[in-house]
Amino acid sequence: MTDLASSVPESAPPGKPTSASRTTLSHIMTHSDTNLLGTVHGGVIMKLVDDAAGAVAGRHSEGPAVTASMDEMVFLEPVRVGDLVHVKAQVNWTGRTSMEVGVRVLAERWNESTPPTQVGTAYLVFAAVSAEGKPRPVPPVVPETERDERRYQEAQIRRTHRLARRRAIKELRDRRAAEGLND
Ligand SMILES: CC(=O)SCCNC(=O)CCNC(=O)[C@H](O)C(C)(C)COP(=O)(O)OP(=O)(O)OC[C@H]1O[C@@H](n2cnc3c(N)ncnc32)[C@H](O)[C@@H]1OP(=O)(O)O
Repeated sequence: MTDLASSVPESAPPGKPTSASRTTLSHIMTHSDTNLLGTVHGGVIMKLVDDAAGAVAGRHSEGPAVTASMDEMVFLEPVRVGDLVHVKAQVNWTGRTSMEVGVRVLAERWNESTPPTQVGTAYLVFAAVSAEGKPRPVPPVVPETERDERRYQEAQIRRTHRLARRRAIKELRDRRAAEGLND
C-alpha cells in the first residue's frame, strides 16, 4: 500500500476510505438527450460525469468542492435513447486541497437484463473550497483494495504530468513574452 504518511500535510483532516464517498448516478436517456446523429450528446454524458464526480468530491471533503479540471474524457461506445446509464465515481487521489475523481460510465438497455457495457471514462480534479471560494484542506483518501491502490498510483502519474505540462506551457509563454512576441 502507498505510504500515505509521507504525502499527508500536517494540517490535513483524518483520512477517509475510498468507499465512504463512492457514488453511482443513474439516468435513462431520452430523445431530448440526442445530437444530430441521433445518439446521445457527449455534453449530456459530461454533465452526468461532472454531477457524479461533484457529489463524490463534496462527500469526501465534507463541504463545497468545485471542478478545477476535467481531462481524459473518453467516449468508448455511442449511447442510445433508451439506455440506462450508470456513472460510477470515486476519489482516486488527494492532494492538499484537491482530489482526483475517477469516473466510469456504463450503459445497458433500460428494459433488458444483459450486462452493462462500459461506454466512457473520465478523470476530474476538484478543489475543496470554503464559503469564500478559497481552497481548503481535504482528508487524505485511504485506498482500501488493490484496485483502489492502482488507481491512486495512476492518479499520481496524471498529477505529475498535469503539473509538468502547465509548467512547460507557462515557461514557453513567459519566454515568448520576454522576446516581445505578444500573441
Ligand atoms: C461543481 C461545479 O460545477 S463548479 C463550476 C466550475 N468550476 C469553477 O467554477 C471553479 C473555478 N476555479 C476556481 O475557483 C479556482 O481556480 C480553484 C478553486 C479551482 C483553484 O484556485 P487557486 O487559487 O488556483 O488555488 P490553488 O492554486 O491553491 O489550487 C488549489 C488546488 O487545486 C489544484 N488545481 C488548481 N487548478 C488546477 C487545474 N487546472 N488542474 C488540476 N488541478 C488544479 C491545485 O493543484 C491545488 O491542489 P493541491 O492543494 O492539492 O496541491
